Amino acid sequence: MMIRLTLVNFQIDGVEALNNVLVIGMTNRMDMLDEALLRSGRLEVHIEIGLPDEAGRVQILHIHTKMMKENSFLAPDVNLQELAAQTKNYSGAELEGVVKSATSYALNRHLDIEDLSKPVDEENIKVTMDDFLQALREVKPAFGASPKALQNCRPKGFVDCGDRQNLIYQRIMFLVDQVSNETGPPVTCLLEGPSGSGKTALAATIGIDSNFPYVKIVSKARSLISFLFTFIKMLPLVFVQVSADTMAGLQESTKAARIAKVFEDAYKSPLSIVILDNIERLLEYSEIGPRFSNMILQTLLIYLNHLPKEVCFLITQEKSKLLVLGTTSELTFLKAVGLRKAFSVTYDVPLLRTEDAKKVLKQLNVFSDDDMEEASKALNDIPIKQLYFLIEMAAQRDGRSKETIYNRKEKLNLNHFFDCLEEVTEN
Ligand SMILES: Nc1ncnc2c1ncn2[C@@H]1O[C@H](COP(=O)(O)OP(=O)(O)OP(=O)(O)O)[C@@H](O)[C@H]1O
Repeated sequence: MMIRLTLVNFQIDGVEALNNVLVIGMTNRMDMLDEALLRSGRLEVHIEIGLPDEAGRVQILHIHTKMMKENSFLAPDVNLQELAAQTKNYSGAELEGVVKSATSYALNRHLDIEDLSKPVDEENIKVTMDDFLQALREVKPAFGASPKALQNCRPKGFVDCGDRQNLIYQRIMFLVDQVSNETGPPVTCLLEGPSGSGKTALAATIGIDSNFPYVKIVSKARSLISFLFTFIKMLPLVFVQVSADTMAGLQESTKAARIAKVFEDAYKSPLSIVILDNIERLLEYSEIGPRFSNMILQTLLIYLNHLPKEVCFLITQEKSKLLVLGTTSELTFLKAVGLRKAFSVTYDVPLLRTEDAKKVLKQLNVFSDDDMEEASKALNDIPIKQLYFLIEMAAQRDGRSKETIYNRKEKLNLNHFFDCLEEVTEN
């Protein structure tokens, strides 16, 4: 590595200067290059090539469909402008992939599955808009949004948990608007509350309802490890969730580096949301000791408080808008280590009161009306997670699958529900 670098430097610097030679280097990982290679006199001009914007995507689609159009393979209903609008965060290569995939859909229509040797009627092959739409379902952008991942944070959908949670939701949506409409330092918001009160589900819902074109969730617990710390350069809008589950088993320094990378990438994008899920777990907090990772704490403090120089530049250039949503069940700890202050605003995600529980049970429709009244009277200050657990436990007692209950095909037996409640509260 050293020898190669020296050689490159030698070639660029040379014993004698070579005039009229332009050296262009390309890399996906600028962060891994030796600074010596990047200093003035060597590869000194740095240009970041981001993902194409909508106009760029139209041009790229035009290039890749030009031949098809000239040879009358492109159906008249194909609207490249509309396709460009639907392909946010697609790279040029991915757009090419979409065109190829659409072509194969069109070809498949003309193939005789029974007799593959039968010649294809090439003259009549037309790649239609429908083929492109199917291709979009197949070819996903590497930096693309993953609404599915967000949905996995609330697999049974999102239920209205009452006025207090609705108010928090509305206030965070105002922050989303603020981030989208105004430039400035990152907007940071902490969701605190008891475990299972629905903080992550709320953050995920914000992501879905914000209708961000780029949504990325990182969470091993939700089988999304594959999305781990993607590089998010120059995206129109980014949504990243950083959770302790995604980093289970990693070294402290690796975790810190990954958190830093997520922030650096997010800052480079014009609009992004980073979710720091379960901050105390990210910090490896343990009450015994107490212990936590100071390295990860310092990393978070740096990226929430003191922005690196290049980040400040991006913000002043109006190129970076970031919303950070943190979630924690350990506010006292966060206060003690000074992390709470790094967030501009903190909202307390409450437990379900009787009236909230009634609202949730009504939406889930798992009881008959009378039973629902009775059941909700017995519930107060309960985490929504526990309410779901009780419903599923009672369903099991009834000898029914939770699906039949959630699908509203059958109702829960109130007595079994009360038995389960008693057992759970006894513990
Ligand atoms: N409003 C909601 N609608 C539907 N499901 C919800 C809602 N809120 C929470 N849940 C469900 O309850 C469970 C716990 O929610 P969540 O993980 O968001 O809680 P949390 O407060 O982040 O918990 P922890 O602090 O332990 O991580 C999840 O399975 C989630 O799907």
